[in-house]
Amino acid sequence: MMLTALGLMSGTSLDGVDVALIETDGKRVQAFGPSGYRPYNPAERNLLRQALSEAVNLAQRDARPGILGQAERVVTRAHAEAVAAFVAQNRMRPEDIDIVGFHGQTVLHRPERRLTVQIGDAPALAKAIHIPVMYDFRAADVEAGGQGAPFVPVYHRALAQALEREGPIVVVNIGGVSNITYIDGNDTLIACDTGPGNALLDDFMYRIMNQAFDAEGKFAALGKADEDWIARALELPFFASPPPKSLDRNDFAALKLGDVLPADGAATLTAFTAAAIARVIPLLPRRPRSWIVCGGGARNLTMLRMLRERVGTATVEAAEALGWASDAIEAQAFGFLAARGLKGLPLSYPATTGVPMPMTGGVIARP
Ligand SMILES: Nc1ncnc2c1ncn2[C@@H]1O[C@H](COP(=O)(O)OP(=O)(O)OP(=O)(O)O)[C@@H](O)[C@H]1O
Ligand SMILES: CC(=O)N[C@H]1[C@@H]2OC[C@@H](O2)[C@@H](O)[C@@H]1O[C@H](C)C(=O)O
Repeated sequence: MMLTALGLMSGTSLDGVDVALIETDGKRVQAFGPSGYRPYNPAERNLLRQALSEAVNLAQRDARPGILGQAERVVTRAHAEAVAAFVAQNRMRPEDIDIVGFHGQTVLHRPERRLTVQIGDAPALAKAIHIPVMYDFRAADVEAGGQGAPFVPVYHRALAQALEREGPIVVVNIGGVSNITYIDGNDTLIACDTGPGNALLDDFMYRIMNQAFDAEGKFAALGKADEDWIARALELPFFASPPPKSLDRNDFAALKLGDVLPADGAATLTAFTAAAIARVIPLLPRRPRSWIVCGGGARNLTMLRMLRERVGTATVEAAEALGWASDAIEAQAFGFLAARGLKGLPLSYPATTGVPMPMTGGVIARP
């Protein structure tokens, strides 16, 4: 049975709420619907940055001490506003939507402690938008000993299968954190986080240039990457460990560039993201033939060039070139995951998060 699913994603870049509608039975996508975006304003973004700093001390998934309670209310309200605007702009009614997939905002990810925390009050959201909401997608996975991320691979596979392209294909999400999905035919699906996405570069641009990000990678294109710095950074144990593996947004925040020219710093951080993605190649069964890049980083032309320089003869394409809605893919994925959760289908697998067996998940809040 086909469902009209509305996915909501607020990711580690802390830029805003992505909204995307899909028609799906949880196995294939019958139709892509419209998408939307509700940016966080500077005050909201600063609050979320503080929330990530305070969350490092959390021990329980549902604890909201200090400003985490306020941050959760802001995240919930922003998602309710995003849905209300989307429904109005697309002349829909709440009853037109069967299920909302609500990721929430990750403030802490410590799978080794079987803890991952996404703030967002799903019962309050369901009441505000008058639509059933599925949430807490990652909890069951980490409680079972999985990495709890990445969760989009099952959606990347659905998209890639429709391409009818010879594998191995890698779909790369370059968000705040980067993650890959390796797809080779119908039976091989491997995934992991690879390293920083845009987070280090965004934080650098904000601190040094008072800009939210390096638009199209123009600033980094003026600089020269410090390959020795990148080689040293890639010696961190994470990069040699095989999939499955996952990261928190600020796991590499301790890496310091030192005294560099701003453009060289931007070039180095952009190249570090590209090099960390390419570092996964020897950890995969076969060398990928094509890389499809999605997430906000796919708009960074310097990032795409630097990735091309590091993946040999494989092709590197922005997802838009395939007609995919790059910015909306993660939101679409959580609509897809909500449909799968409703049907008890697996959301994660041993080869994507390291869970002992394929696992479903998600909790429903009704209006
Ligand atoms: N025009 C652009 N040029 C370069 N980079 C861009 C552009 N637009 C967005 N970005 C980058 O993309 C980021 C947002 O990407 P995205 O929304 O995929 O991240 P996210 O979903 O929050 O992260 P994650 O996937 O880790 O949860 C921005 O923070 C910025 O770094
Ligand atoms: C814990 C968490 O929110 N992880 C995010 C983060 O952002 C990108 C990467 O790390 C990915 O593993 C994951 O999000 C995407 C949506 C995922 O689960 O596939």
